[in-house]
Amino acid sequence: MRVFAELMWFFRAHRRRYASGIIYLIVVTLLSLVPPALVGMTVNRLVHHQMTAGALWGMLALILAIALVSYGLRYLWRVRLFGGSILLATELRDRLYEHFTRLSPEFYHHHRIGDLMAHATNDVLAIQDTAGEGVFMMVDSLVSGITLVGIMAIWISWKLTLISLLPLPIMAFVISRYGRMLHARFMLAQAAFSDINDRVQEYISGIRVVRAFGQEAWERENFVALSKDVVEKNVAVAQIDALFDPTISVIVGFSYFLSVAVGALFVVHGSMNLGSLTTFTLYLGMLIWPMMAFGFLFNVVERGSASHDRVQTLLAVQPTVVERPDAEAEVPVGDIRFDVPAFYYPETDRPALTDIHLEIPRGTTLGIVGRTGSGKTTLIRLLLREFDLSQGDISIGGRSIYAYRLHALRQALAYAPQDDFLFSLSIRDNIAFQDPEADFDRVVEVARIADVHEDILRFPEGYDTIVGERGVTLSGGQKQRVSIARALLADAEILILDDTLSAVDARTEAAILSALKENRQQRTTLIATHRLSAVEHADNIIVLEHGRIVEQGSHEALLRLGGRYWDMYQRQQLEDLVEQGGHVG
Ligand SMILES: Nc1ncnc2c1ncn2[C@@H]1O[C@H](COP(=O)(O)OP(=O)(O)OP(=O)(O)O)[C@@H](O)[C@H]1O
Repeated sequence: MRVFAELMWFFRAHRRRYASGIIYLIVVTLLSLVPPALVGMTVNRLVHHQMTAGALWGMLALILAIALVSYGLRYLWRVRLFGGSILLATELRDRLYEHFTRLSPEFYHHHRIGDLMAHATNDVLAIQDTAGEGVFMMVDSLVSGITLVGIMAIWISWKLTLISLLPLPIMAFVISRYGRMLHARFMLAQAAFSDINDRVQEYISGIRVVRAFGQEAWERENFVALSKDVVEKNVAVAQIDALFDPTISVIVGFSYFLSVAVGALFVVHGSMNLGSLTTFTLYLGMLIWPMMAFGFLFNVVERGSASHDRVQTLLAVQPTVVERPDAEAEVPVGDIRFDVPAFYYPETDRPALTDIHLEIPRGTTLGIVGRTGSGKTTLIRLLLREFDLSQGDISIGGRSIYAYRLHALRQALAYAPQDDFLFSLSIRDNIAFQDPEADFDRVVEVARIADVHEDILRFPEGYDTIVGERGVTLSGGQKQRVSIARALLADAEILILDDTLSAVDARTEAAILSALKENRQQRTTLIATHRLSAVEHADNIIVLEHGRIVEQGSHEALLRLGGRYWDMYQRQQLEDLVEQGGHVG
């Protein structure tokens, strides 16, 4: 029942809803106790020949009135309590989603998407059940149970009541054992559901790779194995589930037997009249439900508490990138400065960057080149605050990036990453992602700069063509250019292109770069690339090797230096020549 205490924040926030729902439920429960008493009185009057037609009609009218009132109140408590549980599920889902948006990329390295989806669906539903069905069963079983036992003991016979309750401790013991077993098994079943969810998500995302490597059969086998595991773990839950009903029935039946047998003896010996025994057995019949409900309650609560534990564990994960309490809301502007003695990714012992001391004056273009794995993306990720430094600082306009609110910092930055993601929306909405209200003319303008306008017009519905999973598939180069257009729409102080031109041909690359130069005067641009042609016109170029700046200068200066940059340049010239069918030597 700990889970109820843990959900108290929600019950408190919605106390009026829950208080009224519980009051209606209590009134219904109490009203349901009246008809058996009336039936008992009728039996006694019949036995003593005191029953009149008027009294009988009166009795029937009273029972009808109780039924009508109960009908209305039953509807009301359901709306209140079950409606409340839906609100809780919505709130938990929102919290999870909000939390997911704040967590660092590192978190997503360690958690699988399918698992996170399972938390937001199955676990939230189990908690919803606890706040709806669970609260109902607890209130109903406690109120009707205690009142029934009270009435039976005080008004009818405390001896008979005690006898009928003799089997109850056995039930309490058995049910709490089942509850513990259920908790453990339900945890395993939910984990298996997470696994299969994850597999399906990954399989569908990677379907092209799976097919290309002819691994469909292997994948299917894998899936069947996981599916079997889910079935087995859920059957294990169902086995315990299935024990609840029969156990309760046997114990309740035993209690029935005891009270009818002993009650009949009382009647024979004259210590109880027949009407009272009738009422008693009717009440006892009514006591079956609270006893059962108590069993179900354990079942629902155990699932809810297992799921609540899983969701809480997730919500307790702290984002590694946090905002300072005194952070500024103003959007940073100005020169960028890197002073990074060393940067280590979490859980690694080799620095990804070392001795990065770099000034990027406002309005200039910086080229970042280097072999794969040399640290180009890492440099950008530090500026974006995907990871925070433990030594050194990065500043914009003379003030540390850590002194700005995260939102403000990211407003200053427009980022087109290496492997960009397009949403299943129209091309227009994808480009206007940061500002859905943007003018169409502006969308077209940035698409022209990114040299993708003509391509878009060739699609069946132009800018309204849906892309992504449910629409047209764009080529790698088209995707990259749409993502550049998206980054440009923000018109941010700093534009970052991280190998975003790798899939476009040399002519298109040159067209985009020259349009960018014209469009982004007075604003800073960072271009990380493998292809030197993309940075030829940059004001400054840094060459990274194993996370260090090994050369720095303009294209011409670096060529004159005759070092790594010169090497890379020669190699690429050669490659281009071969690609164009030229002859070497
Ligand atoms: N999240 C991470 N955790 C640990 N190490 C990482 C992480 N991300 C990158 N690295 C390591 O940091 C180094 C630099 O990676 P980075 O992605 O910055 O290189 P890059 O120059 O951008 O490469 P590419 O040109 O292939 O994109 C690599 O050795 C990489 O394995």
